[in-house]
Amino acid sequence: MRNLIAAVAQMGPIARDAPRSSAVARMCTMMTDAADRGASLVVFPELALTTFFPRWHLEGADLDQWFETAMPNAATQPLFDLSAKLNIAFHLGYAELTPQGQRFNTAIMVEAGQIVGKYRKIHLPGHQEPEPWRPFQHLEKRYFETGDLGFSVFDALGGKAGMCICNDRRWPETWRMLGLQGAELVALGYNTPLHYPPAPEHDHLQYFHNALSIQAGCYQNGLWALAAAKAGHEEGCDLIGGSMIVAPTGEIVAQALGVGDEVITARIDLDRCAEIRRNIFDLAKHREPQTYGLLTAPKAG
Ligand SMILES: CSCC[C@@H](NC(N)=O)C(=O)O
Repeated sequence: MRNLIAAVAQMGPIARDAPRSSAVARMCTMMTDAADRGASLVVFPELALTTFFPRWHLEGADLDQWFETAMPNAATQPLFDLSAKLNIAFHLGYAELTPQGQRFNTAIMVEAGQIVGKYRKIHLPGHQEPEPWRPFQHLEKRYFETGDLGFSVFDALGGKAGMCICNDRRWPETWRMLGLQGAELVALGYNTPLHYPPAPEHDHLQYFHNALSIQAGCYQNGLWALAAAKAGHEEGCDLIGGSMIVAPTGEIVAQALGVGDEVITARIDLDRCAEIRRNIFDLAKHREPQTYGLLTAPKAG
């Protein structure tokens, strides 16, 4: 299946009081749409089951309610069942609370009803302590631990797949770690506010920086990206859309037009990765790692 149709399912806003069942029902509708269009994979956003809760300062049970303690669970089983019935793989982001009490911002890839890949977000944005001056919080650094699964690459859909989550896409190291392991397809979801309170002068660049980061990651490593936004006006916060499918050349081959629920599809030929990887970005041939020591030096401070 190295030449397949892939889908990205952008989601519009999820209200704070919306039960998981309503988000899952929306995802099932989009999964069916994707399958009807012949897709073998559909990618859903980061933290796709609920509203983006790190925008509030929460404690105790008010915080715990946003986390999944098992996957699949009663709320998400319909997604697993439908994906098996329609023979379509899916990528899903959710908040994970482990039996040991660890909390991660997590994504999974599910193929034929089985979880074939799992990733825990490594580049956590935002801040640790509540900052009342902000119009909304971004407390990912408070609520999640740094992912402990590394940037792993696994077999899926007849090729090599990897995942990252939202802020990870801005970091070249993410893409290079995946590229070095031969990833041909990277699935990712994001929740990106239009307004960035610490540097509002960059607000008009949010769509540009999203595309720039994903397109550069694809081109510089010769891989496909499937990027799904949670978009629109969610609980007083505007989130960007712009979900996209990007080719190994860095070209956008499909893009969402609005900020609501929207499925985009494209035919992706995994063999096209070689167009880049056997040429300008033949990593084995052209990298000069002996000069890159600073990249892995411990960070200062
Ligand atoms: C704190 S501003 C950065 C917002 C960040 N969002 C997520 N969810 O990682 C992003 O990189 O899009």
